[in-house]
Amino acid sequence: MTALEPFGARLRRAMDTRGPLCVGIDPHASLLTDWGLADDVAGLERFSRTVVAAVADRVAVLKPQSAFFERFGSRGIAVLERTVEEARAAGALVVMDAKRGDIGSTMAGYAETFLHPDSPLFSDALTVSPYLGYGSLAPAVELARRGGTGLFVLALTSNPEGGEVQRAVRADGRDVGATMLAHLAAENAGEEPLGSFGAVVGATLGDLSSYDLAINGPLLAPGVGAQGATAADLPTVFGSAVRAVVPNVSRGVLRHGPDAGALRAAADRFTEEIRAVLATV
Ligand SMILES: O=C(O)c1cc(=O)[nH]c(=O)n1[C@@H]1O[C@H](COP(=O)(O)O)[C@@H](O)[C@H]1O
Repeated sequence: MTALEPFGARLRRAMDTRGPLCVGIDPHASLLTDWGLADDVAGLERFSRTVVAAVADRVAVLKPQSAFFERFGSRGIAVLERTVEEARAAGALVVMDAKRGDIGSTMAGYAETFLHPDSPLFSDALTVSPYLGYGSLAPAVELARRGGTGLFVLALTSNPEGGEVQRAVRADGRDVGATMLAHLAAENAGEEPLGSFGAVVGATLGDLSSYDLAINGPLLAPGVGAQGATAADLPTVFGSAVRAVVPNVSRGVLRHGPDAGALRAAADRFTEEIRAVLATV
């Protein structure tokens, strides 16, 4: 298997040159309608291609939301395959948002699907759920290390319901989210300039100073835009870890389509806002 340069190094470089924004490709049925497209496979393909053509040459990361492609069955998956390929060819890193997680032996299958270079869905990184136990992710960690890809592990999610699991306090006094962060810090120990094993930490969560976010890996931060967080919130939420943050905006950019220029301008505005905030910390 040919290994790429480690994902963390590729991501750090992309963040430094393009800015850290991740644009989510979330083809909600309502957005297809707003764009004047049919809620079918042709609409899905037009939507995804438009987003890729508009922003893949300027943002660090594109994050297709697999759910909205899976909705159309095998033909939707075929569109997802082309979307990933075109986004990577245009120079963006692709984080596949499929939030997979299963017992270890099945997890190996998911890892092969998204992180093996011979797979048609090969992506630079994958979102994964550790709620069958962090150790169940081992096959994905191992394949990512071998191939130079990465993972984003759900630690403290942006949705209000996440707390009932992630803030549950364990017998050792640490909560579950903090435990996931500690696993990731161990995974990334000694990696330079940045490890490849990131955490998902919502930008909507307010002050997180009680958590040790210094995992030496990227922090994917959904919640900016439609879920109410702004670029200005990032230093409050992430403190000194803010330089490792990859803020995700999906609907906040996508609602400006279908005009490619308007999509591009929206992404550029978020990038500028984030850069301006980073310049003050
Ligand atoms: O893993 C994610 O990307 C994710 C984690 C999380 O905690 N919250 C969250 O919103 N997301 C995803 O990020 C995207 C947010 O979309 P917008 O709210 O439209 O910007 C969706 O694709 C969500 O599934």
